[in-house]
Amino acid sequence: MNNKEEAGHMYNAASGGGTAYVTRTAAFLAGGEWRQRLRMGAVSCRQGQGARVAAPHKQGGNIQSPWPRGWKSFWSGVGTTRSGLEELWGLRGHQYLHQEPLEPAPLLVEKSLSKWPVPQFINLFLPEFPIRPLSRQQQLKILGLVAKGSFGTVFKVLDCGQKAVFAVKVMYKVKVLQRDTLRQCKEEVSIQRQISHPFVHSLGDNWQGKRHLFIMCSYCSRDLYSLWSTVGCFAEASISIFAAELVLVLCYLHDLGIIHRDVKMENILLDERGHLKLTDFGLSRHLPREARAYTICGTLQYMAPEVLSGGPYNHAADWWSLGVLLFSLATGKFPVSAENDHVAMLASVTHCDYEILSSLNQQLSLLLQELLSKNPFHRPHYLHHFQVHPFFRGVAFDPELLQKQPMNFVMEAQATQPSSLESMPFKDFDYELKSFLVHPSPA
Ligand SMILES: Nc1ncnc2c1ncn2[C@@H]1O[C@H](COP(=O)(O)OP(=O)(O)OP(=O)(O)O)[C@@H](O)[C@H]1O
Repeated sequence: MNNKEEAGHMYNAASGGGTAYVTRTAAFLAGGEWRQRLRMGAVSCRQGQGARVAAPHKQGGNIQSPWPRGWKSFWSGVGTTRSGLEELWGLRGHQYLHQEPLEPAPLLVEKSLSKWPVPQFINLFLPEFPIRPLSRQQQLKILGLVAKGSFGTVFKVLDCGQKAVFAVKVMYKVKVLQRDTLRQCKEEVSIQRQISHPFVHSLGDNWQGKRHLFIMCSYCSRDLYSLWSTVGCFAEASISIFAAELVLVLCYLHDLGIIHRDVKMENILLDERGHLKLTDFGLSRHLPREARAYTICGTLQYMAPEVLSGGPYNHAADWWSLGVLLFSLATGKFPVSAENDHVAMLASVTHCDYEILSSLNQQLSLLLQELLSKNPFHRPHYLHHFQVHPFFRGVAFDPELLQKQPMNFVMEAQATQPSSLESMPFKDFDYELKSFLVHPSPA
């Protein structure tokens, strides 16, 4: 996996080939307009991501939101290096910089944070990331690395107390602040706390240690991308079930005033019965129906033209992403091949007349054309549009009924192909986590 940061952009070569991508519209807006949008609160809350990826000189100190000023002044006092933090915390030496080779199933432990008054470096992450007693963390044993995303590293852990397996996303506090993504991290957990839906992967727990933020969910051994990589094209009957499940989730989120902004196969986990769970709210934000966003973010191949061009855009962008996803499930390939950045991607999307295979059934072709309409107003966006769509004839838009539909091919693929997540070797363990793991002395 390969992280690259360049002026104005950041892309992370994710396991699935999808690239989580964030930048700001600053490059596209005159400074005055940009400042005005900030003042009006019209710029998406992904300001943090933008600052993380946009070259400071490009923005010329124009962004005057109170938050960056606040933490930056704090930061300048502390220094941005790890040693600065260690000094701040008195975290010197061996205790947290343990460099011994890792053994299987270490404990996921970071020293407890119970001193009073609460230092700013803890306070900043409250209340969304509460402090947990050390005993809570000591119950977690790391079983392996699941994935290294652009915002954090996901581990498979065993909760010895609950005797259950979970996935924990670990984010380095220093990086969160350096990249100006605190606000988005908080938004991620507050959105995940707010939502409860059969096709959304719900948040189990989240907390902070001295150096890291932790987001824990139940563990799913397979995601849609790995299934697609194994199976290739999906049968239309299966596509209609997955599509209906995703339509229900997206309508639910949009009705709550939430835009996901990173709908892609890698962010769709599959439960033990083969039904989906949308995950990764790391780019999501609250956006009322009538509001517009401007931040260029998402995963390039799934980003709608209006997102790639810097907005304004709204929830219709999620429907475009669904179109890309369904197109890929149906044909085994993406409608437009990946480009290196959003400018090249926009050019490709604008000029490309993707060909919908004539072998696809007409109703599915129609749905794909509608979802992949370059004009966001022409995309279907209410549940009613899908319920009456000929492609969904006979499909009940009811979570309970959908969950009863057998997804045999998923189960069969799961049985015959070892999951890529399960087979990930332990030696690929994240180097950053090594530095803060405390290895228990044998009892
Ligand atoms: N609960 C889970 N069970 C199994 N795998 C998971 C779980 N949560 C996340 N993953 C895997 O880890 C990957 C990265 O997680 P996540 O998307 O939350 O991190 P991220 O840093 O936001 O990544 P991205 O670069 O996609 O934005 C997911 O695409 C998924 O494959």
